[in-house]
Order: sequence, then C-alpha cells, then structure tokens
Amino acid sequence: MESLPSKFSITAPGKVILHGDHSVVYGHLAMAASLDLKTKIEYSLQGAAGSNQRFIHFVMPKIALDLSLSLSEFNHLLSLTDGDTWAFNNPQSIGSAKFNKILENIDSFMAMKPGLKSLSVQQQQAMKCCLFLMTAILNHPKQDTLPRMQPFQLTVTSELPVGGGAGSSASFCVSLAALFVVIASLRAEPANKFNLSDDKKEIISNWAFLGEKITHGNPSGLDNTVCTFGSLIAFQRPNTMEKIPLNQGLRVLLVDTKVSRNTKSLVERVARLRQRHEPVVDTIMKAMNGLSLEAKELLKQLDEAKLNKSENEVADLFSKLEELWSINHCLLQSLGVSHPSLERILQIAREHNLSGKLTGAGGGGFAIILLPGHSTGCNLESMMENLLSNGFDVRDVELGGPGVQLHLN
Ligand SMILES: Nc1ncnc2c1ncn2[C@@H]1O[C@H](COP(=O)(O)OP(=O)(O)OP(=O)(O)O)[C@@H](O)[C@H]1O
Ligand SMILES: C[C@@](O)(CCO)CC(=O)[O-]
Repeated sequence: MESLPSKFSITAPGKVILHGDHSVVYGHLAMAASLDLKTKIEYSLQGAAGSNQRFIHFVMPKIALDLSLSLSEFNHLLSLTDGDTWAFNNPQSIGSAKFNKILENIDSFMAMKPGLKSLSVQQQQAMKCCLFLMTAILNHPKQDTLPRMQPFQLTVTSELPVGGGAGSSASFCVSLAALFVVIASLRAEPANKFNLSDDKKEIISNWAFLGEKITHGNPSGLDNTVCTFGSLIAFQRPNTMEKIPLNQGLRVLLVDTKVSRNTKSLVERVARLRQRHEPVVDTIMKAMNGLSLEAKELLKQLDEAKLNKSENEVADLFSKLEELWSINHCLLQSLGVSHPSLERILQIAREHNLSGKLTGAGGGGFAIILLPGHSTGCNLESMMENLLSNGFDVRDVELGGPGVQLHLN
C-alpha cells in the first residue's frame, strides 16, 4: 500500500511545432517535439499533524502570484458539483455542458473571493486552470468516504517564457493535471501505485486538453499531447498520435522575438480569413498537411542516416528538410500570422545559409532555425551574435526529450 510522500515534484517540457501550426486545428497532420525547457510543480505537505493550518497555498513566481485557499473553501467549490460526479480517470465523460457548468461555478467563486477577483488576466487564467483541474480531478462520486484532503503548498517554476508560443500553458496544464491525477489516484484507492504509468499519461493529457480550452478556446490537442508524451510526435486531431524516435537528436536554435502574442486571437484571425476565402485557405492547409507528411518520412530517414554516418545522405536529407521549413514559413506568412521581428530573424538565418520558420501561433513569439549536425559553410557564432545584436534572445536546444515526469525530492 503506497501513500503520498510529503514532498515530490512533477516536470513537463515545453514544445515546438515543426509543421502543422494552425492547420492542425483543421484536422491536418502536425509534427511537434518536446523542448529541454520545463515547467516544474513542487508539492509539499503543509502543517504538522493536528495543526490548524488548513490551507492550500499557491505560489507562481513567474506570474507574481502568491495566494491561499482554505480547505473549507475548496470543499465548498467541490460541493457545487454535488450530484454531478465522475471518476478522475474519465475526463472524456466531461461533455461541454458539464465543462461549462464547472467553469461557471469557478467564475462565481472567483468573483466572490477578494484575493481572486483583483488578479491580472494572466493570473486569472492560471488560477482558473488550476481550480478547474483541481476540482474536476479531485471530484469523486463517494467524496465522503475518502481520506480527508491534507493542506499543501504548490509551487510552480518554469524555464519557459509565459505567452511566447513555446507551450508554457500546455506544460503548466500537464504538470497540474499530473499532480492532481497522482493525488486522486491514491485517494481513490490506496493500493494504486505512486507513479505516472502510460495509462495515467493518457488521462493527464486529456485533462490538460480541457485546461488548455480555458486559455485557448479551441486548442487542437497537439500541445498537451507533446508536453505529456515528449519525443517527436506526429499528431492529428482528435487524438491520433505516433511517436517518432529521435535517437540521434535534432538541434534547433530557438529565437525569442520578445514580442508577446495571444494564441487564441491568432487562431481566431486564421478562422476569420478562412471564413472569407475558404477554398484558398483550405488549399494552403492541405499543402501544410503535405509538408508534415513529407517531413515525417525525412526525419525518420535523417535519424537513420545519422546512425549509419552517411555524411552525403545526411546533408541531402537535411537540405530537403530546410526547404520544407522555408515553404512552411511562407505558407504561415500567407495566413497573416508572421511578424516583422520573425521576418528579420529568418532573413539573418538565410544570410548564414540556414533555414527556419515561426513556431506555434506566430504574431511574435518564437522562430526556430534548423541547426546542422554535420559540417556546412555556416558560421553559427556569427549568426548568434547578429541575432543578439538585433535584440533577440537565442538558445541552442535539443528536441525530443522525455514528457511529463514524477520526481521524489
Ligand atoms: N509558469 C507558469 N506559471 C503560472 N501560469 C502559467 C505559467 N505558464 C503558463 N501559465 C499560464 O498560461 C498562460 C499562457 O498561455 P499562452 O497560450 O498565452 O502562452 P503559451 O503557452 O506560451 O503559448 P502557446 O500555447 O501558443 O505555446 C498564462 O496566461 C498563464 O495563465
Ligand atoms: C496555432 C496552434 O496550432 C498552435 C498552438 O501552439 C493552435 C493549436 O494547435 O491549438
């Protein structure tokens, strides 16, 4: 019989989309990979046994949030779903009516509690996701028969910039969902294991998708899938997923424009363009699907060619992949989601014989530049200096690491 340790943490990576940004929303194939930059949630039990400290304490330095909720307030929030219960391992049973009902309850709760109603938009979104995932996952048909909730502190730190398009919200939702699924699983059945099995990851990804809906409105499901499972993923909505091995690694330069943007409004902008020019936009989306299909095969062949050390083949496959990235960026630009800062970055890359594209929703955020794993005429250091002197941040990152993880600390 396992019990919840008094301290543990969960990490989940950010993501970059290689192909399928926006078109994935319309059911086309996308390719995305996890980043080696992570969000971390630390859980620690609060108050000694018998103490009257009965609070859940939320600490999120990245968005300057530090507030507490009493366990009785939390139980009140749980009680609002009374008579309408579901099991923590069945997120699919939450249809849109239940989802909206839980959010309405949370909205009225937040509007009444002084510390919650004065939050910034960013803080409100974070608390709404947090309260949604907490109440929805810790809800249980037989709440009265479960062990009492213990007071705890939840501290969220992250290496990802918030609102930059590198999956900070998905990695935040995945870590939160994982934390509450681990707690709910042991509360519901002490014989359950304290782990993140593949079955639990499936459940976590589905909960995180619902959390993402709060911030994004109509997410494709790609971000929560990559941040949960890691690796390189071929994804098609609603939930077809194939893991592609990246045994030999894939490096990109992640370039931060420092221009903040809003994923939801960029997705809406593309939807409006599609309403006005449906056949044209659909043709662009289909072309993006073709890019994903070709890139999927190229990436598999590239990994194998690297393993076999076939230098000429690696160089040829790499240059084909670069062509696909350039075409993909132009198609995204034609949808109106590029930005002058992204164009400047890609121009600098071209001046150094490299190729890149915007990644995610666009409108600012990040560009990615494909880095050769073989010798080329490119002077990487001079390109990085050039990007830095133009005011951009650069990071050389490895793609395809592990997804959500549980750590005993
Ligand atoms: N480390 C964090 N701490 C607290 N809240 C966070 C954190 N990271 C993300 N969030 C929440 O997620 C929201 C950011 O979501 P948004 O979609 O704008 O950015 P993104 O995830 O970087 O972009 P994309 O989804 O396109 O990759 C923030 O407003 C905040 O509510
Ligand atoms: C723009 C988009 O394709 C990328 C968000 O990271 C939207 C989505 O997939 O939900």
